[in-house]
Amino acid sequence: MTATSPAELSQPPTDEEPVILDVRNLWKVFGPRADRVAGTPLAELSRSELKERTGCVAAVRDASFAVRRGEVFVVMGLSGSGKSTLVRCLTRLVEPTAGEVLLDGQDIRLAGGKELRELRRRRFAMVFQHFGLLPHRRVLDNISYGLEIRGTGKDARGRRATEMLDLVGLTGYGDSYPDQLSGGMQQRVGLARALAVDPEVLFFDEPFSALDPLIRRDMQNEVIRLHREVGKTMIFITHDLSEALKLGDRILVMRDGLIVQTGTPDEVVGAPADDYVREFVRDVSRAQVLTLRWIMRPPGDGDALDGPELGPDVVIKDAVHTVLRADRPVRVTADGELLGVVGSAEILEVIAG
Ligand SMILES: Nc1ncnc2c1ncn2[C@@H]1O[C@H](COP(=O)(O)OP(=O)(O)OP(=O)(O)O)[C@@H](O)[C@H]1O
Repeated sequence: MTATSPAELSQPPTDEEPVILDVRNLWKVFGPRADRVAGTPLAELSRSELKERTGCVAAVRDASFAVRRGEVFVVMGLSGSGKSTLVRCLTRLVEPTAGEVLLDGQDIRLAGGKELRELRRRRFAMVFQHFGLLPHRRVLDNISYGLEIRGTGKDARGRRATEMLDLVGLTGYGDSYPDQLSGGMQQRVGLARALAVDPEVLFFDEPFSALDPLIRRDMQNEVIRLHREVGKTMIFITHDLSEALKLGDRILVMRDGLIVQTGTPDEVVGAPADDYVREFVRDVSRAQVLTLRWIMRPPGDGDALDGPELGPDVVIKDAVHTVLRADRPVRVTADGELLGVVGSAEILEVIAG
């Protein structure tokens, strides 16, 4: 296998990538007679007023978005913003109150019990914060559990489980019991178990929040590596902005049940949709996230146009050296076309915040 640079790892799927999950006008209202709230003026009330008047909580309000095949799609927001409810509606672990969830064009809200079980067994897999491992089963048997439920033969599931064990870096631990492993290792088992069934979509519900920061960072890198190797669609819930920026091809930001922004990490940081998102991203190092596209300017009359050349998607921090060393502006080009220039002033402005 050839080594891949971090810049290559973070290439998002292109706009041409087919949509795998298309969510349209999705509502989830908890409480009595929830359907009289969804899509009506009552849903405009503040949470406390709605609760007082109807006894209901509008956890997800009119959410529409599409997830492309192969992307890491992060759902982010503060506690109580509706992240878990939204994502659980996608697998119907929570029953939506209204709206559509189209998986490859088929509305999973119309699936009957048997169809839904098949979907969850074959096309979806989940990784949870508290691992959800079976304590009396060895690691290999935990990994192969989903295959066993599916009726896969013993030899085949043993082979697949061993393959997954190796993939997540736990070679040699197959006969251990979960409580003999550290938290990070148990979460690797959770990942291996989810991957074993070869799902189309992997759901992660705050999988690393119980881990200490160093292990958490390792696990984030592990997800990036696995995503590169297996190329699955991943839907990842987190309340941690740095995790969202690191993992997400795109990020959906929620507040009070509403989607306030959906965009790439540089869009969320470079063009926050409102004050809530602006506050979220306030302390992010812009040089680490934004690309030259965000700071280039049209060339002026006095600009020499024979400086070094860089692409618009180069992250600013990776361009600092080139720009500051050049005695003329860096030309930002794509397919031979000059899009703009970046000089020391633009770079220093970002670095100085
Ligand atoms: N089963 C339920 N019954 C009633 N209200 C619920 C239920 N589940 C969630 N809620 C409410 O819906 C809102 C959204 O909750 P949700 O758990 O989806 O938020 P979240 O962003 O995932 O938060 P956290 O990060 O704390 O898990 C909250 O006000 C919560 O109290």
